[in-house]
Amino acid sequence: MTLHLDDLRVRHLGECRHDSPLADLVADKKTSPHYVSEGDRVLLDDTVSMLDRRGMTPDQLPSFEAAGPRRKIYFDPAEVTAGIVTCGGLCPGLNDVIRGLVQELTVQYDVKRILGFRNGFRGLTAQHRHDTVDLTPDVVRDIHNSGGTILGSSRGGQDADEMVDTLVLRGVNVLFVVGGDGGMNAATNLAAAIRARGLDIAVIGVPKTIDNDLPYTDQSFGFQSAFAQAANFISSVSIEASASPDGIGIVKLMGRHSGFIACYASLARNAADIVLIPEVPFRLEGEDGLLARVERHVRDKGFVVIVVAEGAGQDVLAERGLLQGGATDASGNAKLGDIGLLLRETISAHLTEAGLSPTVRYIDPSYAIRSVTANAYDSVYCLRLAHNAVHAAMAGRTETAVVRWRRRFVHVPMPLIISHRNEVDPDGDLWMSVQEATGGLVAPSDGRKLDRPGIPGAPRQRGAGVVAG
Ligand SMILES: Nc1ncnc2c1ncn2[C@@H]1O[C@H](COP(=O)(O)OP(=O)(O)OP(=O)(O)O)[C@@H](O)[C@H]1O
Ligand SMILES: O=P(O)(O)OC[C@H]1O[C@](O)(CO)[C@@H](O)[C@@H]1O
Ligand SMILES: [Mg+2]
Repeated sequence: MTLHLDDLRVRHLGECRHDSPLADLVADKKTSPHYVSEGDRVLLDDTVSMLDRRGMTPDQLPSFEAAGPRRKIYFDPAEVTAGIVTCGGLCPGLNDVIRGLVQELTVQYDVKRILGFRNGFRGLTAQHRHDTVDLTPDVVRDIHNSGGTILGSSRGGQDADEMVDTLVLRGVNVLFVVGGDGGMNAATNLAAAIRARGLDIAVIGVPKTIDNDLPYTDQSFGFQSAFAQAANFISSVSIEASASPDGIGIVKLMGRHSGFIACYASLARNAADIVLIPEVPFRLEGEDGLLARVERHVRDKGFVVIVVAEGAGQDVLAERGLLQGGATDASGNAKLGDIGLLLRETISAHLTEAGLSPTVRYIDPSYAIRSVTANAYDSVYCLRLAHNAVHAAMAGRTETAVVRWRRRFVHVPMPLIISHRNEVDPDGDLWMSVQEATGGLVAPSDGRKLDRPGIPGAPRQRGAGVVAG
């Protein structure tokens, strides 16, 4: 999809006429390598060739509105009641975002009323709309010291008009939605229903998901904390597998359709021999299949470490009739087949048949990687996202997600953030790093062209070159 400048403009509720309490802070700030001034924009593209291909003048180039405090704001803080809702799967940093929103609204903008809706959008239905949490700096003071979200979360569908009724009945005119692709879809529907009713309510999204499956953001918050936790399990399995003859270490990690956690966690420990992700198909059988490569690894190295994203190999499961075709969770997300179980069973059987004595060590940390607190990096990231979400709302932006793009905080139109899923590009540099780290791209010494490997991690055979991984 070719993006034009207008596709990247966010909606404004109206003219900003109120003096911002932060006006003095930004009065004479100019754009620099460390600041983007109000009214300036951040380019979508960041290479000469990409800019060149557009053949446009600078002011025509697709770019995002800069986030940050404004000199003038749309809402009178004395008339603002803010609402916060967290939805979908847990993610490290949710409480950091809530805490940052409450602090910034209260301390910098002197907003007096902030409602926390409980258990995701379920909390905005008629049945639950009055069961809210009054959020103050005291209430949120220490919440970032525990994982999860003090508001609770949920999955499942809710009616946009019923939820807008809740906002009207509770007097909420600024709503912060902290959610993934589903949450951003819901926020888009909410903003549309608000617009259709001509209501003056801002909806600001803070994109969230450990899967990092949202586009137009450098990385989603909590992703770093989640893959750091996942890396610990890879270390454990690597130690276990290397201590056993014919050791088979397998770690299955979260990542429904995007394999970022598996890639980054594998690179973080650099201990994986084979990494399987949803974006790169593989075969089990055959000379070039996974089973043959595992056998070669075990024969060459004595053990093998396999990192598999839970969404990998769903086609292999389907071929074996092991998928609950069409099954979904309450939000409509596909229910996955257990690729970890299939790997354990087929690898054990194959190696036994090949005369080896496999010792399988299998870890599925599952929820343990997303229920942790944010690490220092994500804590800062969450706080700054929260600050910028408040600036955006007070400036009357709506149907807008606040993200970091090319290390700048910017406003992304909600329809863009849900336009497609962010996935690992099999031709991209991240997957190339995984192939390099698992010995999948050792250049063949005889000058043969490397096939594009489906499975990195072919045993390294120095000198003789290697069949692409
Ligand atoms: N397609 C959709 N349209 C409107 N609302 C949706 C849609 N999908 C999900 N929602 C709403 O968003 C909420 C969260 O969605 P979901 O459970 O898919 O998690 P998510 O926000 O994608 O987060 P994560 O991907 O991190 O689990 C749902 O409870 C539902 O209220
Ligand atoms: O929280 P649930 O419903 O078990 O869903 C788990 C899914 O949520 C995520 O953590 C985020 O979408 C995925 O990585 C995982 O597949
Ligand atoms: Mg999602």
